[in-house]
Amino acid sequence: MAMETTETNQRTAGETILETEELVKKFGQFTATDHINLTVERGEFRSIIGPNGAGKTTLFNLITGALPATEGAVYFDGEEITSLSPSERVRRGIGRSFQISNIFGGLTVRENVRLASQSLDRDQYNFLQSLFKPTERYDSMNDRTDRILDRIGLRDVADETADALPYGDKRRLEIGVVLATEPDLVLFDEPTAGMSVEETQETIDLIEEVLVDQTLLLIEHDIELVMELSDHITVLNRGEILAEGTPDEIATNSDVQDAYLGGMME
Ligand SMILES: Nc1ncnc2c1ncn2[C@@H]1O[C@H](COP(=O)(O)OP(=O)(O)OP(=O)(O)O)[C@@H](O)[C@H]1O
Repeated sequence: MAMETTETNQRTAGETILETEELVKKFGQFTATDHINLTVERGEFRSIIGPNGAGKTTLFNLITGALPATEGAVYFDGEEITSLSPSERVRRGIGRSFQISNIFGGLTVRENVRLASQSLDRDQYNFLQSLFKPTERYDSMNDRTDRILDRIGLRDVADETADALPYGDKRRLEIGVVLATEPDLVLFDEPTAGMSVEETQETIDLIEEVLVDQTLLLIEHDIELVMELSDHITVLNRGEILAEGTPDEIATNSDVQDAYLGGMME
């Protein structure tokens, strides 16, 4: 995706989807994120890297609402969302894929996707209407579910239980569950942790293939992968933004070299 940077920039033409303003999270006396100003453009593939304890997951938790901010603000699609609940943020279009699986093993593939889809009723008017037209609502839910099953390539196994799927298909289903909430922005926290090289490549191919229209925010320790995929990279260190730029800019940034990458990029 890095090679498409120019195209992405033209497409987004500077439209900001996510912005954090002086975002601070303290745990007691300890400051985990320290006045973070992050701006992400629509359509971008942005990676967040940094040493252990740099504040990456905390930043994600502040964006999704899993943790309340101590200070500062979060804006999504031009509106402040700092005090909104996680579920309200999902309804606004922020999706998150967890390291811990978000699928229910005993349910079928279709049920998993439909359940996630049901949690979404962004349009109040349609929702009220649908109460009086339950069949219509059921049909549109089924259509939406089928579209997602097609996109993740699991339509043929829609009636199998999730537990029965091979590993790669489970990962596909997890992405389907995120897609079912119709996110504009998707956050991935180490989606390839613990995977073999092959599984990692499959997962990344899938993310790129299925989420081509979404803005992606990725926490990832595999630097090679980050360099290959990202339009832009933000480097966190001790809760602060140390550097931001394209993969090339980050690879040659001397502050990043000193604090984090060391000789890894040479
Ligand atoms: N709930 C919490 N209570 C106290 N301290 C916390 C809490 N959550 C995170 N921290 C601390 O905040 C700092 C940042 O943690 P965070 O998990 O955001 O880092 P990270 O960059 O995601 O690290 P890693 O790469 O190891 O996952 C760490 O020092 C961590 O111990």
